Amino acid sequence: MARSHPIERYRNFGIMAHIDAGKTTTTERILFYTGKNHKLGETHDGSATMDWMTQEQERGITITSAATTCFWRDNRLNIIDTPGHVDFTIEVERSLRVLDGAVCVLDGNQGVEPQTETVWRQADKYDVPRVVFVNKMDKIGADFYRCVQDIIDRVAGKPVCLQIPIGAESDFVGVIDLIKMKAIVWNGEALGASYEEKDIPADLADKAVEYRSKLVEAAVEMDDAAMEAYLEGTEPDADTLRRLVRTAVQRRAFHPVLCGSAFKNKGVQPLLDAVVDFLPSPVDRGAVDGIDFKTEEPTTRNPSDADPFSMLAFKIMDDPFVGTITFCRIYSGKIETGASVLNSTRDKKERVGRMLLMHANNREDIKEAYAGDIVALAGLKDVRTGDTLCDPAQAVILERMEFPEPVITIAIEPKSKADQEKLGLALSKLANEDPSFRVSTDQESGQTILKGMGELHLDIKVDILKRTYKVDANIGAPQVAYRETLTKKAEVDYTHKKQTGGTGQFARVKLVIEPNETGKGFEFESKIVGGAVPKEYIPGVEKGLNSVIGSGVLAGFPVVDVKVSLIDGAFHEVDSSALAFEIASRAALREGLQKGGSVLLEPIMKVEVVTPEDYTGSVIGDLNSRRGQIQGQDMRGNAVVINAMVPLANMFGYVNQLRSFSQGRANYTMQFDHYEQVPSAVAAEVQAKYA
Ligand SMILES: Nc1nc2c(ncn2[C@@H]2O[C@H](COP(=O)(O)OP(=O)(O)OP(=O)(O)O)[C@@H](O)[C@H]2O)c(=O)[nH]1
Repeated sequence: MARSHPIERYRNFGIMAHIDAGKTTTTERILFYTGKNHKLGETHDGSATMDWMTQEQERGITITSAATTCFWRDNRLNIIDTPGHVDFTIEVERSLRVLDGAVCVLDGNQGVEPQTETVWRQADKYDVPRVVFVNKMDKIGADFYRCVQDIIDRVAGKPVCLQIPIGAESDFVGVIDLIKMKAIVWNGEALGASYEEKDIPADLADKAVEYRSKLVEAAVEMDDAAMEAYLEGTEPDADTLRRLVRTAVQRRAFHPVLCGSAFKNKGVQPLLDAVVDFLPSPVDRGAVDGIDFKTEEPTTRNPSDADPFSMLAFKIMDDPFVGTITFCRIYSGKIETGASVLNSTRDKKERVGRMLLMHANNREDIKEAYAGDIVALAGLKDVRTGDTLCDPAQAVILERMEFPEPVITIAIEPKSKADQEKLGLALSKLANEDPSFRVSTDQESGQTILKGMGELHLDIKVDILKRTYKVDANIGAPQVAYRETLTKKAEVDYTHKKQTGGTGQFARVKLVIEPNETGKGFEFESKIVGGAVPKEYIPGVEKGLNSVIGSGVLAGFPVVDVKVSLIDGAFHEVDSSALAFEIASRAALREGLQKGGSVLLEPIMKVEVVTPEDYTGSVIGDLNSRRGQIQGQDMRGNAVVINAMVPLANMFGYVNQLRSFSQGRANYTMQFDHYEQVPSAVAAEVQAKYA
């Protein structure tokens, strides 16, 4: 079987918005209008679709799929859900990575809100081509032109209007299409209302001409021939104009602006036209970079069925019908059910069992899929977010996986046995979805410890545990994942002896303990020759050492980058045992760590603050007071970007403080950079707190 649409007719896009701007409503309307225009092999008339929408609305759930496939003007659209939380988790980056373009929804009344700034700047950072939809034009106080000006003032965007509104608030009836120079007026506000093309109302004629010329002048910049013709007095025709706007979007030269009211069913069809006309196809976005699995050399995959098969897993979800499903974007080649593929990230074979295409109100089992497709796979064995699946014969890794160290921990204690069980299941799912999130058990207290990349990261996980998995639990305060290490070499000769009455215990070990290369962790070597410590006792030695490595001598934090050599020892024919050697080694290493000048290490975060210029001084002053070191300062658009290295211990509660002194307009991201020795004054405090 062949593909249903050429890849040039694919649009993989996301809808980005701040909370409450109308992302959900806009998505629902898009699915309604696209569903209405396309029969998916089964017939459902308008009313059936409407029923489905009412039901969904009553239940209060809407679009739950990570990617939904729909069709418009014989184009295949995949709407990729972009996470509501704009934070620094891996999932956000992955979902931005798999989309080729975005619709940025603004609230026509609120304009560019602080949260929109965040969303916008993130799209800038990932170079996402986008169009803007000014929603809620029916709302009291809606002001299209102020929103357009906001894009310039607040995020230094380059808005170019493709439409202007006809009427505002309750009188909002439609838009003027500045490419066609026609009025588009909807017949009422019911779901599915049709629209008519009319002449531009007389009172808006001048305004339409004014904005049309702004559009044309911006567009002809994209093409020398068009510019020349324009200078000679020939305006581009509608098709040329669309082509020029398309180029502008792909080059991020400007941001086309449309408007409407998703809620009142106005403006949705032209928005869909804009997605098709202006957002890039996979071909426009070009080849993806990867690493050849065998040679480890950089390579690429073209968005073509002819290239070797490759796809990236970007979201893992629980599905009530088929269990765990993995959403993947196919970058190159094609795949059939039953095929064997390689998970090149983990070097594991997988079989493609069931493949699904998620539509708005049904799911379709499919047998094959092609470059550009977004598919949901059921029944994979061990695939995690960010893994590459590919043709085993021509294997590629699409993304180098480098996970930042989890630098923050919290203890979680389920309230009942039932909660304990729910927690176990939920945690294994969350860890699969997000490889930067880890779970462990504290050896001493038996508590479950969650580890993540930052406070917000763990906050979100706890929220999911409580809301989605209904786990009732006590949550500890977040703690910094300190470490301990050694500063100099030490030698210890330790004898463990208990030989009074009954079976005795005897073991003597001589250890050399020295700093290891940074990042090498803990290494143990037995240099015993001639049986001073018999072989069968060596595992006992290792066990003893490991228990100390897990919980150091200063404040009980893991010990890193230490090398221990067993150079000599002694045993007793009757009284020695693995246990005796374990006890001796534990005591010996503890002594050695003291002698070797153990120090505390703390995670240092690379912090990027993006702020309007007015707050630069406050941001820098505050970072300094947090033991931060400012690395540099730059402009991005009209915002100032400040880079700093700050100890994680001093970043707690930062988000609130930053919001409060910037009226919510500054935001930040941070990620782990390295571990550094804690200054001695601070170390004393930490020890007092934890030891
Ligand atoms: N007046 C008006 N209200 C709208 C419009 N679109 C959405 N709303 C309302 O605005 C509120 C938020 O809309 P949603 O679609 O849930 O917004 P969202 O961006 O998905 O919100 P979150 O899911 O919280 O991020 C709802 O009460 C909608 O009914 C619109 O075009 N006009």
